[in-house]
Amino acid sequence: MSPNVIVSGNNPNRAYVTFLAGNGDYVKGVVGLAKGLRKAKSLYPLVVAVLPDVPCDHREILRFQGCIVREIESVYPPENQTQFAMAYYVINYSKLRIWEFVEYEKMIYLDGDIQVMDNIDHLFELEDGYFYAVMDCFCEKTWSNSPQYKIGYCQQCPEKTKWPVGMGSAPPRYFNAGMFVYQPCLFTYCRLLETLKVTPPTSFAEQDFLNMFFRDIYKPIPPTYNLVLALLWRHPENIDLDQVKVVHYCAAGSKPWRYTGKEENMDREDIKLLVKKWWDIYEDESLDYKNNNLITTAAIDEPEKLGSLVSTTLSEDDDGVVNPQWTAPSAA
Ligand SMILES: O=c1ccn([C@@H]2O[C@H](COP(=O)(O)OP(=O)(O)O)[C@@H](O)[C@H]2O)c(=O)[nH]1
Ligand SMILES: OC[C@H]1O[C@H](O[C@@H]2[C@@H](O)[C@H](O)[C@@H](O)[C@H](O)[C@@H]2O)[C@H](O)[C@@H](O)[C@H]1O
Ligand SMILES: [Mn+2]
Repeated sequence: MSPNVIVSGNNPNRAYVTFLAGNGDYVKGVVGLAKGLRKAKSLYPLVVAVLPDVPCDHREILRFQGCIVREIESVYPPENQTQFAMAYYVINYSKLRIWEFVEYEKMIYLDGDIQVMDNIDHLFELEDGYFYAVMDCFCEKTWSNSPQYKIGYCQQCPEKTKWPVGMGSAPPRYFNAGMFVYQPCLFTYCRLLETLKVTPPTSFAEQDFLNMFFRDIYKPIPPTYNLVLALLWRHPENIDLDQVKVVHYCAAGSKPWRYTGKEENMDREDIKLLVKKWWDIYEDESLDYKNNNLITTAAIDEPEKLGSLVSTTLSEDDDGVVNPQWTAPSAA
């Protein structure tokens, strides 16, 4: 496919969105994310979809960090069937509410345990009509009940252990639902909720559901846009840490605000460095909203002065992975 070059500036109809539930420490993750987006000079705000159980003081902390707080109602999978989903994941079905944020044309969803290390605004330029996300890895114990894990097959290295002929065709590509580019839409939102009513929950809850629902319009993007940490030890050949733009602290024991270093793989130098990077951003007071809102206002008034014009080249490789390249504006 020939590359397609797009130049864009500020657009008020776009935003990042994350999800927050409960009164625990995930609010720290969201604060870290808000500051990381600011450090990366993202032009778009961070909307936080909060469940009713998020306390007022946590909402205040988020507003203080420049986030747009939006309350959403919980979504539960059909009754009597929740025993099939890991209880921990059930709350994640509420993520589906973000399809109702139709004042935005396009959004990038990021889990609260994600950090951006680099600007990813160019992902908003991806062609409309598709669902973009990074392929997951099936090699961790969390996947031990899946046929993939049992035969040692992973879509990250489909040539290493091939899908056995006797087992039919290989399963469709499966994304990690901690990061995705999507378009809010009330029609899709209603279809999502209607379909959920007749869909028995499975182990990865809303992630399985979204994979099933968007199967036909899913387009993979490179793992630099959602480094699921296990890729570092499961598929190091697929990762160039210097190129990574988005880190997802989703391996057991890796949440930076709970990090002890004691769990499996958590004593690795690359993990220690990534956890330190998260903390450096979280603790950097110069990234607090109050120290930055002048810049934000200027960016809205005169985006070109801040070099906010991005030029994005979109191309698709032979495996159908879309690889957007961001080019910094020229000094001229
Ligand atoms: O108690 C919780 C659990 C989860 N989450 C939100 O749900 C997302 C998905 O959960 P998590 O990231 O822990 O799952 P993992 O990616 O580790 O599987 C988090 O990033 C948060 O945005 C939350 O706010 N509070
Ligand atoms: O509700 C399901 C969750 O599933 C996801 O994580 C999984 C996963 O993708 C596996 O591959 C890993 O092995 C596992 O540890 C990890 O928790 C998303 O990160 C999260 O946002 C959420 O959707
Ligand atoms: Mn996560």
